[in-house]
Amino acid sequence: MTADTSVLLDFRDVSMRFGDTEALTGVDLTVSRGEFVSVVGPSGCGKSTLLRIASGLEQVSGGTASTASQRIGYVFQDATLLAWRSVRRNVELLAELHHVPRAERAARAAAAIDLVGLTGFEKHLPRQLSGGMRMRTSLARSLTLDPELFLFDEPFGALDEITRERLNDELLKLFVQQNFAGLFITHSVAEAVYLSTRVLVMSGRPGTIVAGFDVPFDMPRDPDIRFTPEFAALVGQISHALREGHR
Ligand SMILES: Nc1ncnc2c1ncn2[C@@H]1O[C@H](COP(=O)(O)OP(=O)(O)OP(=O)(O)O)[C@@H](O)[C@H]1O
Repeated sequence: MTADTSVLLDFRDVSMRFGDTEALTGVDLTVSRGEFVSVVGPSGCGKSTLLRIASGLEQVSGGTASTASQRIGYVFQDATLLAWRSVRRNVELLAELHHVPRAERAARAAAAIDLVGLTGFEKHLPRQLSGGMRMRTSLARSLTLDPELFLFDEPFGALDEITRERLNDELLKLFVQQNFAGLFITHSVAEAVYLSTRVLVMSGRPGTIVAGFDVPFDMPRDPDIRFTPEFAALVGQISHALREGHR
């Protein structure tokens, strides 16, 4: 059997304008199942706009942006949990909004909570959780819809280094298990390289993709890959492209 590598996200010559602000121009981008694509770029270059277009929250000003699936997961930098709901009821929220019957919802939530390693914390409220646990809850909530396309807007940016590395490993494990198409925004080139099958570099505003790098390391990824000269060399090349595009 050959692996399913269907294109789930397809941007062609996408541009985006907000009044006088040209946010994006000439963006061509495809993400297929089994690909994890990260986008790095200077602040304000339109990365979040790119993700909002992919999720359908924003309409393009020019070009076309199409998604081949309605099953889209979206994780923001903020975990966006409801303070008065337990972990379990927060995780069930999206399925609830999609009118998934109660028993099915509970089963999906339990499976997602298990996948992100929060079993035992189902009854906790968000304020009783660490930042990393809140982000896991947010991930689990998206997982209940079994997304084919998973969008991440700098989800680990506010976490400490150790928690961030641990969540990177957990996300990689999920990616290998669930075989979704991932689009990940980050300010960290090392995080982009570690997580991705491909890294794209955006220029300053109006943002456009100025370089792309295939990441040659095997999945599942060995955490020690981060300490190899090959890893450091690729991070160096991408950082260089980022500086060039920034001028
Ligand atoms: N709804 C909006 N209305 C007006 N301008 C907007 C809107 N959304 C984004 N912009 C502008 O578009 C540009 C790109 O914004 P965006 O948030 O996509 O950048 P970003 O690369 O994600 O930034 P950062 O890395 O700082 O989070 C910015 O100049 C921003 O002010």
